[in-house]
Amino acid sequence: MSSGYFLTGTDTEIGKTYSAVRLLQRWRAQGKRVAAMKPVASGCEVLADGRWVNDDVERLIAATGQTDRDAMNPYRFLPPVSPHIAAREANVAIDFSLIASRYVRLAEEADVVLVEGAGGWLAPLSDTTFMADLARHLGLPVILVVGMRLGAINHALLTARAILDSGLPFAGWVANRVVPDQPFYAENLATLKAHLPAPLLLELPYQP
Ligand SMILES: Nc1ncnc2c1ncn2[C@@H]1O[C@H](COP(=O)(O)OP(=O)(O)OP(=O)(O)O)[C@@H](O)[C@H]1O
Ligand SMILES: C[C@H](N)[C@H](N)CCCCCC(=O)O
Ligand SMILES: [Mg+2]
Repeated sequence: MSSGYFLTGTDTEIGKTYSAVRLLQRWRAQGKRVAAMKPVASGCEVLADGRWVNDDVERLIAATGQTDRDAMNPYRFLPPVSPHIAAREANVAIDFSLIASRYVRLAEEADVVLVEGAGGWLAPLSDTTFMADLARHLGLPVILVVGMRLGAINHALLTARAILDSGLPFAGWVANRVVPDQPFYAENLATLKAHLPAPLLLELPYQP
C-alpha cells in the first residue's frame, strides 16, 4: 500500500519544488520507491524541437528517476501565471478525475507519491475551483512548505487553518530558509512550532 502527500506552500516561489526534491531524496535513502506528480504546471520553456518544458517537472523527475513526463504532469501551460488564467487562455478545463486516475497509476508503482501543487493552497484552477479542492479530490494528507522570511508566520497560520478546514490530515511542515539571514530565525521557527498543529518534518538551510 503506497502513501501519498499533497505538497503546498505559503506562497508561490517559496521552495515547494526545492523541498519536494529533499523529501524525495530522504525517502529514497530510506529504500522507498518514490514518485512525484506536478498535476498542473504553468510556465514553460519551448525547446527547439517544439517541446514544452517545465522546470518543476524536470527537477522532480531528476529526483525520482521517473521517465514519463505526461503521466506525472497532465496539464502544462506556457505562461507563468495563475493556472486558472493559463487554462482559460488555452481553452482547457482541468479535469480532477483525470488527475486522480494518473495519481492511482503512479501509486501502483511507488511506496510514496508526492504531489506538488502550484502556488499556494488557494491558488485557483478555474473560476470555481482551487488547489485545495484538488487536494481534497485526491484525499491526501498535506505537507506545508513555509518559506521562512518576514511575513511567513501569518501566511503559514492562515494556510494551516485552511488545511484543517478542508478536513484533510495536516501531516507536517517544512521550514525552508529562502533568505540568507532572516533576523531572529530561531524565534520565528519557535513561534511556528508553537502554533502549527503538525510536526516539523524538515528544516532546510539557505543555499547560496
Ligand atoms: N533553501 C533555499 N535556498 C536557496 N534558494 C532556494 C531555497 N529554496 C528555494 N530556493 C530558490 O527559490 C526559487 C523558488 O523555489 P521553488 O521553485 O522550489 O519554489 P516553488 O514554491 O516550488 O514555486 P512554484 O509555486 O512556482 O511551484 C528557486 O530558484 C529555488 O532554487
Ligand atoms: C507561475 C508560478 N510559478 C506558479 N506556477 C503559479 C502561481 C499561481 C499563484 C496564483 C495566486 O495565488 O495568485
Ligand atoms: Mg514548484
